[in-house]
Amino acid sequence: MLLKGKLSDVEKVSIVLDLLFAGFETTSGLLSLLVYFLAKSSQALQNLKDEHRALRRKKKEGEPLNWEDYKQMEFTMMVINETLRCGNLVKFVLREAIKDVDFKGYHISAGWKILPIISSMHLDPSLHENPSEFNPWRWTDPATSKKVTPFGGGLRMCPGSELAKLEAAFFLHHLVLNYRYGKVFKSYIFGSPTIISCDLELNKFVLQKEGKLFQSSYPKPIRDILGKHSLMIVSDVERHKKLRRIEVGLINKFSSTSNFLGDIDKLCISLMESWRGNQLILFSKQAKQFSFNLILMNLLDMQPGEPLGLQLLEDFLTFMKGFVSIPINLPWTPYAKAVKARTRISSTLKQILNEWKNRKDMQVQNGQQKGDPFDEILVKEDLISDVEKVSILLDLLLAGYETTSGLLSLLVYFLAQSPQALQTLKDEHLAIRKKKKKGEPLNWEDYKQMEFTTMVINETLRCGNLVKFVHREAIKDVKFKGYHIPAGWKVLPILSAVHLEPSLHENPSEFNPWRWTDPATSHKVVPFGGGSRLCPGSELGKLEASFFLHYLLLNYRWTMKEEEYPMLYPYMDFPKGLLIALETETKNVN
Ligand code: HEM
Repeated sequence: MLLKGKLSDVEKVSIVLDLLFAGFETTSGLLSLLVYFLAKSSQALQNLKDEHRALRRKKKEGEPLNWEDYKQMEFTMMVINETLRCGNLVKFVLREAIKDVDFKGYHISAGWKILPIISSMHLDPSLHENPSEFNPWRWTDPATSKKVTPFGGGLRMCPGSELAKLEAAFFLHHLVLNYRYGKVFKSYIFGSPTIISCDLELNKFVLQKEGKLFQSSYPKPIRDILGKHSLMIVSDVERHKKLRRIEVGLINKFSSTSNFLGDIDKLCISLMESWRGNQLILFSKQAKQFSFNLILMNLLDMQPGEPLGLQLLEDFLTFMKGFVSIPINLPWTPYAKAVKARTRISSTLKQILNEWKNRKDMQVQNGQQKGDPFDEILVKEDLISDVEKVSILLDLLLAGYETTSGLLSLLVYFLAQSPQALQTLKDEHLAIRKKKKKGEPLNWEDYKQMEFTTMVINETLRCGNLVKFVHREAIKDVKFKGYHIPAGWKVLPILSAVHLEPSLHENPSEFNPWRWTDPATSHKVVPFGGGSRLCPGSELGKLEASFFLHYLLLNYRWTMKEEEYPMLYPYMDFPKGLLIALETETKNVN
């Protein structure tokens, strides 16, 4: 065609260059974007696979694709169109007005440049529902195609649009039939071959088969710092069972003492009091202090401010810093300081244990035995060594501290951005307070009435993902859902990926406590892990957060003073400390 045409040689070369230039970046970009979006959208990937498998079934072995096949790729077309809408390969085009133009009240003078921004139209919320969500199904509505112009329009509309789509469709056909990728994949991290699982069923399977097919397998630096007696580290089934029975018993015991709820209540009130007159607070630090004090009171039977408690806090903070540092054991490194701090914490906890023991001996001598919750550890002293007892206390301190404080920060963060959830929550707590006498502390009955509060906490755990993943190892060759996991391989069930999976949760990045009215939601969310290692502190953490919310809502309104996002270091935290402005709530009932 080029040879026969009446074009100059320069024009012919320019045409070839045009096609090369226009076709190269755009087609390769489109393929990359397809791989990128499909890797994150398992439902779309599955539909695509089904379409291409069905096509392939109708063909002979090795038979190439033809036009007929291409015309049947309806869902593929939707995926490609949605990729073009979300990916915005061409963000804008350049034009110039050749005459004065008046349109919709705008005046554009002749000679002025105009940049029609195609991408802003594609992501305009008034044109597309949840525009940043990759949702190929929106293309079942014929109106969508009228609001999307990835190939430009008019006389200059891209002449290669059909070709690019066809190439992408053929590429996808072979990609999805030949390769698996997406929710479960192999990798090499923490120095070991590892299976990363973002698949709900596989994650649940791994957690449920603890001790039979999988075992806990935390990286060496974490093992070293937690100590070999830590519940999270112990992999021997019988030892884990024994230690866990004692830890769960201890949590249950202190949760059932008469002053347990009263102590939490008092601590919440004193926190609210300490904020009087303050307009700005760095909430993340306050939450950590509060969560540590809760542990001191509940677990160690100490009052906040006691010298031993302050010493423990200082060592504990050093310990936590080293816990997330590079594991180099030289005297000045945070890691080495953490190892030393752990030794000091152990000896403080040992001292506390001895004090309890002496107190108990005295009580026995005086015939006034009280059935202390700590008997759980002391009485069973023949079952476990002193080192194990200290490790149990350290486990609870460590597991309860970052998680509870993180949960409180996340609650403050999400609620500051969700006025409707905040109002519903406030109504629930005002109703509870109205039924009580002035200053009357909260009790179990009140807690049981906090239905919307529980939904808010659950949604915060789903969106906030305090624990992103857990560490496991296959102890046997495992086959599950077509995946093969060789014995000895590490497995990381990624809890957070499941929580933010669009095929499981509608608009997963939206904070929506009402999704918990559907009982199915709780089966698709595992913030506390599962199986025989299911978090034994889950109920305690939720109760503490509920009490805290009660007093916060009745006493204050708050706004965030800086743009902030929760980040992982690897604990969840707010880089700027979650600065909030407080205003005293005037609608308080009593
Ligand atoms: C409030 C938010 C909390 C979250 C999101 C959370 C999350 C988790 C998760 C995901 C695990 C499983 C780890 C694994 O499978 O390897 C776990 C284990 C554990 N948690 Fe929690 N936790 C929370 C609060 C607490 C509290 C308040 C305590 C204690 C006072 C606690 C004590 C423990 C202990 C001792 C384990 C180890 C269990 C075992 O290995 O058998 N947690 N937690």
